[in-house]
Amino acid sequence: MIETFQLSKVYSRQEVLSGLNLRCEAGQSIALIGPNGAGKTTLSKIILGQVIASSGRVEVNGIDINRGPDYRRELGYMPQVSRFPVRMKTHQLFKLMRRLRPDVGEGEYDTELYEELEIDGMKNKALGALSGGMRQRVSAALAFYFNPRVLILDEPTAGLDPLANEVLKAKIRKCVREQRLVITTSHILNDLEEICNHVIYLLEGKVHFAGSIDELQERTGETRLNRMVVSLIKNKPARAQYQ
Ligand SMILES: Nc1ncnc2c1ncn2[C@@H]1O[C@H](COP(=O)(O)OP(=O)(O)OP(=O)(O)O)[C@@H](O)[C@H]1O
Repeated sequence: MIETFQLSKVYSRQEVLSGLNLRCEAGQSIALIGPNGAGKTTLSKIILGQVIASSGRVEVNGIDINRGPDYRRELGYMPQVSRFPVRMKTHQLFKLMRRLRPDVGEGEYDTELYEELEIDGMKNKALGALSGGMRQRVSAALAFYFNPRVLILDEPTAGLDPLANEVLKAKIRKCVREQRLVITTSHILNDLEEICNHVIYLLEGKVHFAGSIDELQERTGETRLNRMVVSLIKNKPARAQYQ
């Protein structure tokens, strides 16, 4: 569904991603993890078309993303930090987004998170007046609103209160049961453990491990994701599945 071929990114001589070969399939919920600066957000932004790769390519459903922006309709994105127009009211943002997506009919919106995260209760608030957690909730509801087949979530649970956190995780698990692809970046391994069945561990711009949680469990002999990751860091680089 998403495949990268020798994908590299250089920022002013610093190689941030180095020849990544990855394959992400429908039905996988992938924890994209690694230390600060490992290149996780850069990889997500290249897939989203927000950052241009220095070399290599990305295919979504077998089509090179450089062939046009249409593939982005398949993608829902929740950024690490949402930048909304500060004066716009919450309901106006959803109205604007609906206008920008005339390809999605009125009955096709996924309003589950909109309802469960109680966005209606803040519909008349200016986006600039929302608290950090409220902004995260709006961002989550928007990412799922147009029923995308692929979700790319960057630190989605950071700042959410416990109830909103559970609502979002339940929604992610449901999407995976529906055979969508979910890629989540987070440092909160306890949350990832509840929603993910695969792991991509990036280290210094390279794939240090890519495979299922079961494979990682087998390789490390650990049962908890945080222990598995510690074991990955401490031990010699494991041979990545896709390199
Ligand atoms: N626009 C940019 N210009 C120059 N360097 C950049 C730019 N964006 C990211 N970088 C650098 O690329 C490297 C990878 O950054 P990236 O944000 O992808 O890491 P990350 O794995 O998402 O980190 P974190 O866990 O801290 O969010 C870092 O060294 C960062 O400073």
